[in-house]
Amino acid sequence: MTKILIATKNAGKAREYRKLFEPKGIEVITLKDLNEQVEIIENGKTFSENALIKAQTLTDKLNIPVLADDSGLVVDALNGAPGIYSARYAGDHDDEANNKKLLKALKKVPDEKRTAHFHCSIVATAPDKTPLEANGDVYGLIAHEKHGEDGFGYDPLFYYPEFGKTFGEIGMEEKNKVSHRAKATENLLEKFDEWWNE
Ligand SMILES: O=c1nc[nH]c2c1ncn2[C@H]1C[C@H](O)[C@@H](COP(=O)(O)OP(=O)(O)OP(=O)(O)O)O1
Ligand SMILES: [Mg+2]
Repeated sequence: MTKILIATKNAGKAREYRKLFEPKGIEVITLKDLNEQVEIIENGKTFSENALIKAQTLTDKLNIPVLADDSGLVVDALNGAPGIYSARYAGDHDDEANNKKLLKALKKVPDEKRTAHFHCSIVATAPDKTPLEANGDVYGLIAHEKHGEDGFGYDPLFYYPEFGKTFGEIGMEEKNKVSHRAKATENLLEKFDEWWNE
């Protein structure tokens, strides 16, 4: 069975990748499954730069193929914030505080101007290979309060018009049909075999 190391400490992402790769016969392991701690400094200026930094750092250190994702929420009324700073918008990886801060920032913004999208950049790296990149987006609106307990991060605030619900209310199966991460993964897998065998 093929194994992929996903360079993430985020349990929500890890869960989604397991579900996305499982049907393809690919086993997902994450940083938590490693004995070693590798320090990664995410100082890129774009999602794809950060994904590349995460993946390449681990490939260089461990000499194995790695897949990393950098993702976040891009809110139009906030000129793209929180963007690449999504994880540390209000505090270090504090979803609750991040959601509160977002609601506050959008307090006076009317429905039609609450447009936003999630973006996901995935980069795969392997020893002596040119990195492979794929991207995905999903478009929606920021709700006025949290709805639902499913998912992670900003999911309870991300209203997806096609479903008439937030990502916090739809469960992983449904989310994995439409999410930025699912789209980026699909796009990556279309190119993956050729890259892997080149
Ligand atoms: O599907 C999603 N549903 C809700 N929120 C999401 C999603 N996808 C990304 N997000 C938010 C969460 C976090 O605030 C930030 C990711 O930041 P990002 O640096 O990529 O991940 P992270 O620091 O949590 O883990 P790691 O860098 O170890 O992969 O965007
Ligand atoms: Mg991060």
